[in-house]
Amino acid sequence: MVTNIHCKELGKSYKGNGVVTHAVQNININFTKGEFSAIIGPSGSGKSTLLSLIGTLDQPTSGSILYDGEDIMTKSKKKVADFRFEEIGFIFQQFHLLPTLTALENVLTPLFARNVSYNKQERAKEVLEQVGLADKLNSLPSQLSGGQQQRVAIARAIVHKPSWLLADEPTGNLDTETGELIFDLLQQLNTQEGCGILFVTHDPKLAQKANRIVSMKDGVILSETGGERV
Ligand SMILES: Nc1ncnc2c1ncn2[C@@H]1O[C@H](COP(=O)(O)OP(=O)(O)OP(=O)(O)O)[C@@H](O)[C@H]1O
Repeated sequence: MVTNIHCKELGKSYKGNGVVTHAVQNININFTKGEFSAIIGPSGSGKSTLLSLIGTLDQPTSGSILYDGEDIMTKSKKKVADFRFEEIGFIFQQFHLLPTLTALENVLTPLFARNVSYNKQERAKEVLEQVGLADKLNSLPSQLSGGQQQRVAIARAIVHKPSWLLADEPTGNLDTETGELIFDLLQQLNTQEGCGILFVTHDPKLAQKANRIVSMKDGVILSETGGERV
């Protein structure tokens, strides 16, 4: 169980049509499990890129990320995939639910072809209950509201008991009130399950509710409140 994520001189550049974009540059920051961090900044400032790198979805072009001191990206693809399964859950602005599957089936998808010590069906029902959807197990995404769909996505993100939850603008498609309820649910997972949360948002009011605010601009960290800068 990874309790510390350390970004060390982390950089990611994209090359295309002779243009190089430095999406993130020389990022040095520590995240500790149990913290709820908000990441804010204007469009294009590198928030999603940072989250993809931390989530091992993408390779840095410079620097590294140490997970309890270990650079996972130097390992085999299978090791990286296993690491991601064990440690990380993702939530996105678009809920990315499979439209032909029920809520329960959507939540079960990360467990497909995985050997786990618990009963998959029971666990999926348990997390759907946890997000307040005990009565919607057999509903299709099209039969659910936006907030309910995001709850299914959250249940899917936590079904495999990750230590970290990476949320990329999870309230971006929701009205203010529903967004606040989703934020409260994430805060609950943070305090009750001890999940480390990295929460990208454009909403300053929600960011204020986090115990740490990381502010990005042009691929660098501009400022930070709370937490530990390295
Ligand atoms: N796959 C890619 N290929 C080329 N450039 C990319 C790619 N992904 C991101 N970028 C560029 O990297 C920079 C950072 O993008 P990123 O999506 O991380 O920003 P962001 O802060 O998450 O923005 P938003 O708030 O709009 O989601 C932008 O200039 C973007 O155009």
